[in-house]
Amino acid sequence: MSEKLEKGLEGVLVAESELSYVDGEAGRLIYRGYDIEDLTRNASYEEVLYLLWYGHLPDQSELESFASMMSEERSVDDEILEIVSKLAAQDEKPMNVLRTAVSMLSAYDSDKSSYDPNDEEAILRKGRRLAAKFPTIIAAYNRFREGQDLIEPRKDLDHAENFLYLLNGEEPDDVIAETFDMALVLHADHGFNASTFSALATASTLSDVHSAVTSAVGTLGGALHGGANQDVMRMLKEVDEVDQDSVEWVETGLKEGRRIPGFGHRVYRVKDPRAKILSQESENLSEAAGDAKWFEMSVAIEEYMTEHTAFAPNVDFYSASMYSQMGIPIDLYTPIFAMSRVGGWVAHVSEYLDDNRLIRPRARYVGPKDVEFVPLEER
Ligand SMILES: CC(=O)SCCNC(=O)CCNC(=O)[C@H](O)C(C)(C)COP(=O)(O)OP(=O)(O)OC[C@H]1O[C@@H](n2cnc3c(N)ncnc32)[C@H](O)[C@@H]1OP(=O)(O)O
Ligand SMILES: O=C([O-])CC(=O)C(=O)O
Repeated sequence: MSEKLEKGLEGVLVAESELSYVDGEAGRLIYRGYDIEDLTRNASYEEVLYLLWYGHLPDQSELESFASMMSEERSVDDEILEIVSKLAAQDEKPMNVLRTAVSMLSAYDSDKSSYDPNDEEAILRKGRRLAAKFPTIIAAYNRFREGQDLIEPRKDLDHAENFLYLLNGEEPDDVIAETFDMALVLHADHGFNASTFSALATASTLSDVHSAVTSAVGTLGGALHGGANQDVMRMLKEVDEVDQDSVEWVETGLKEGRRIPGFGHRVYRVKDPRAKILSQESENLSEAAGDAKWFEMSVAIEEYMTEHTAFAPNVDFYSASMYSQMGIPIDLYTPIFAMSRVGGWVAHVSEYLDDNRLIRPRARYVGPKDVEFVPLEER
């Protein structure tokens, strides 16, 4: 047994995967051989889900049947929505509400009576239902807390359009819907990131898909992972509110030892390829709205960080100003990340179980070994 300690499992290879390749030196991301730039510009989120789950891009009829099955699964049982409403009334954070609702979905899943970790089709059926219902849960939470009536999901809208419709109560503008769909494509998978790894650790015990996805939602929410997109927007707002120059704010933050959200990455040594695309989309939306305040502040921060530190923007940096231009509430940014990444979680669970081995690393024990036991009455 090796005694070499790899804190945070940095660089440790634990499995083989055909799903996504993150080239940290070149700043490149590939899903099953396709460059993220090509997929973002040319494929819908539904096509990318199909690619990740079934191994190839769908033809027209495969896509139609897959998209139609997804849209049929959008409704969420009233008993779950009732809990979502109660949690919204308690001001529970949206990621926690999502985690609770995902866990509850297992009780209402039509495959619930049997769980066979080797039944790949059943895993993907459950995954499809989960992915279809994430937008309904997130939008319902927001409508409840805003005191608005719930809206039924629409089967004639695609995944991105349907979410924006459920959130805002009206059909989205085409440019916003297309940009949102691109964001879903960009966030769908990213190797063995922390939330995917926690889904796999759960699945590797032969626990079920809902448990794996519930673990993953809980993991994604943290500030060092998907939670950073909301921290980026909060940082921009804070700088604006105190009327400070964004570069000075960041300079002070770094001097005080703070981490700047949206910068740095365990794998990328250069700018995250997704940040490049998102920055372009954020700029386009800002120009169209005639309000580039958040985008310009973001660019100034990136320029400073690039010149003065080793940290480049990651996926969470420009998604913040982009979602803000779409009018999305800040604390929904991370649930939206989850709404996309559920595709990757399910794909990895399905792939990993094909050749499962329990995930169980070791800790180097540094405590004492020969302490003499003292009976309770003598302590
Ligand atoms: C979707 C995603 O998950 S993308 C990542 C989203 N998270 C963020 O944007 C939060 C900010 N970034 C970070 O905290 C980190 O860059 C991480 C966690 C993403 C990756 O970090 P790692 O590669 O594991 O590096 P680690 O956490 O060990 O940090 C190494 C050093 O760099 C510093 N550092 C890392 N990121 C940043 C940052 N954004 N701002 C300032 N300092 C940073 C750390 O403080 C640490 O300094 P120290 O050695 O003086 O203590
Ligand atoms: O890969 C990671 O460590 C984090 C990340 O960028 C992602 O999950 O998209």
